[in-house]
Amino acid sequence: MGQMTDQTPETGLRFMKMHGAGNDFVVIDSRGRGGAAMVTPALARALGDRNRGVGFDQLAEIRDSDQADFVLDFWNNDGSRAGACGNATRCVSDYVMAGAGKKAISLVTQRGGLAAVRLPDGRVSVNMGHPQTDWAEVPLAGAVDTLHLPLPGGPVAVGMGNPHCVFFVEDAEDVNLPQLGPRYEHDPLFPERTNVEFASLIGPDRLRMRVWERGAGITLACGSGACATAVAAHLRGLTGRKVALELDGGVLEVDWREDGVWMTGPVAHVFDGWLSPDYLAQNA
Ligand SMILES: N[C@@H](CCC[C@H](N)C(=O)O)C(=O)O
Repeated sequence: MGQMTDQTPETGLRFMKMHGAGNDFVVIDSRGRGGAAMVTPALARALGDRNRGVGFDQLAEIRDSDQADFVLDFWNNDGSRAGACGNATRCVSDYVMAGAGKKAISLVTQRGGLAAVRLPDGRVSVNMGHPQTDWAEVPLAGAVDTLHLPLPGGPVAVGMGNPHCVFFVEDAEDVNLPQLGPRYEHDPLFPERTNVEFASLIGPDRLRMRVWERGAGITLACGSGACATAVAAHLRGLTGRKVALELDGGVLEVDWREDGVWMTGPVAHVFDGWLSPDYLAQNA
């Protein structure tokens, strides 16, 4: 499908449902409105409800850009904003590339300019930029060693445009994610909360990773989390710079190159829907 035109809250909004390795998204294409956004925190929260809305891990809104092919904004299903979402970036890039007849594309997110390419096998790679390893950039509440945080298990803090707290454990399957995820998401060391990853080495340059996402809870995959975990594993001397990560929803490949952290994986456009003017007025 090409660009969705004439999108207004008064006439109703078309949306797409997509996923990347089971990390699922509602995508609203707001191009053609001079860069203006239509999504509000109330709409993101309402739509994110899997019973009364559509349901998603993240909502992504595409806007016009005068510096790149498009601007992309992210919302978690609790209504909070996110500075990065690797899997949604891959899915939306695939859609925009298809509409424009391109195999490579540029976009702008809260963290700055990014690039994405479609591979011959249909997977999409995105350059998520350089990792942030300084405590102030993650951000953390104080000047601590980001490679060994003063928390049980000594996790690693890495920013990928959003904060991540990566624990290396003997066996990620044994971790009580519903209990530990929210415990560390809200730890005072992370003034903006954090995404929480648990990873174990299962082969040479191969990790098993489970994730608790800030603002969304347990998800089947997290692209920026896979990048942060691969960076942390390399910095800890566990892996090289090129790593495969087995998540609940599939495998993501991460390659930490000179020009940034590239993340590759599958994309899927599942269905399109329409939000009625009444629903939009009730959840403005
Ligand atoms: N699923 C994402 C990350 C989404 C944002 C995150 N929950 C946050 O609040 O930072 C990904 O694929 O990167």
